[in-house]
Amino acid sequence: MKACIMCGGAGTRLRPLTFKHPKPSIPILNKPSVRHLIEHLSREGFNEIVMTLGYMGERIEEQLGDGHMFGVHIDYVYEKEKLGTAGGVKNAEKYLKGEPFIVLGGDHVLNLDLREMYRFHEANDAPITIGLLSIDDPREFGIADMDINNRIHRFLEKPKSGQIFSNLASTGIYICSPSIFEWIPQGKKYDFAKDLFPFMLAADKKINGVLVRGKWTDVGSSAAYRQAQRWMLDSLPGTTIEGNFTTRNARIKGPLSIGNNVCIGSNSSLVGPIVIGENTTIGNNVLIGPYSVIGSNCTIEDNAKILSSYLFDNVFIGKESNISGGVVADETIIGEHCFLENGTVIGHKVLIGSNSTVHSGVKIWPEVVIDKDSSIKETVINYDYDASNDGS
Ligand SMILES: CC(=O)N[C@H]1[C@@H](OP(=O)(O)OP(=O)(O)OC[C@H]2O[C@@H](n3ccc(=O)[nH]c3=O)[C@H](O)[C@@H]2O)O[C@H](CO)[C@@H](O)[C@@H]1O
Repeated sequence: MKACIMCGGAGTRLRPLTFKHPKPSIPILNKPSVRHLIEHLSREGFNEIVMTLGYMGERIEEQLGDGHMFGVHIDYVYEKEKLGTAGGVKNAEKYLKGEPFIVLGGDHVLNLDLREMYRFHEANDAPITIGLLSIDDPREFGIADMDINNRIHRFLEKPKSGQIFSNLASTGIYICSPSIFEWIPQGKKYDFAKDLFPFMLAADKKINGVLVRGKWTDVGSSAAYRQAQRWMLDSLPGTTIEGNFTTRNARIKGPLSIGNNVCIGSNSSLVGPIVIGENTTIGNNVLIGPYSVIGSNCTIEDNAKILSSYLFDNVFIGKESNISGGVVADETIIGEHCFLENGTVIGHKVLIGSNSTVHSGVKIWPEVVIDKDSSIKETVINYDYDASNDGS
């Protein structure tokens, strides 16, 4: 079966993390998030995949290659300019002929039964089937009004507070028959939710919806990113402690997945679920709490605490520092006695001087240097990085 993964967006809502990684490459359990999606598609039998690429697309192609290591074949199509969701899929039309295909976002993290959705589409006669999920606050999504026979009669993209007529939100996962290509203009910006669905509903063409069960999120914001990591950590098997590491007398409780050549100092305590990449060094008396992911080649010095936090590769955490509910991107250095409060997001190559506090929810742009003894209460932007808002 065929799949089209849309990866053209710039991921602005996930800044500063998306300055270094395109959204589908942001690590989840130390792997580019789109790898988890491709592994799931492969398990579900979608093994002919085309990816539509834009912002930092080469990076994604480099990481995934032709797909053989996941048991799939991947083709890539580049968008020279932003074509929108449907326009991007139209651009990949030559790979999607002859049979229905599934469309997903490159930032989707899920464990849904996609085959069930595909079978539903095959058994019914609508040219498109939208995967719907019941969501408490659907303002960030497209919402649909569906009848008992699964036909959608109304669809509204990102409704405002007074406009919410349904809490059935579009997951942005569609099963499409190739006949939809007739209605999508070539080489023009065109969206499923903003253009194609309104056109189809006005022309009385059938759109079906299907309720999906299981876990799904698009990694559109740092809160969704943290949620996605938690789900994936919850799926680590039982009490497994795997990998090749050395320690003197650390207390370790799984589930824990650990890379090769990790060194854990004495009297440290690790409570899973935790994932640690290779060549990472953890000092003495360090506490690493549940729902933490530490990348490769990181150094965590003595008496530091890492609680429900995500460190990318090559991160340095100084002595006695405390990272609680934070995300720290690659090659960042956090000095001694620092405190990163809940919800902080630190870009790559940042330097935070000792004895500093970064308050809750603050984001720090890449390559910023924070003086020692600072108390940072507001987002710090580095204007050398493109701050234009050119997509999500
Ligand atoms: C307009 C649209 O379809 N909206 C849907 C989209 O909103 P949402 O706001 O999430 O849509 P995004 O702008 O994130 O785009 C969705 C996906 O399309 C890709 N992309 C986007 C623009 C582009 O020119 N090229 C490209 O490839 C993005 O990389 C992303 O993977 O997903 C939500 C579920 O998450 C749905 O509820 C919304 O109905």
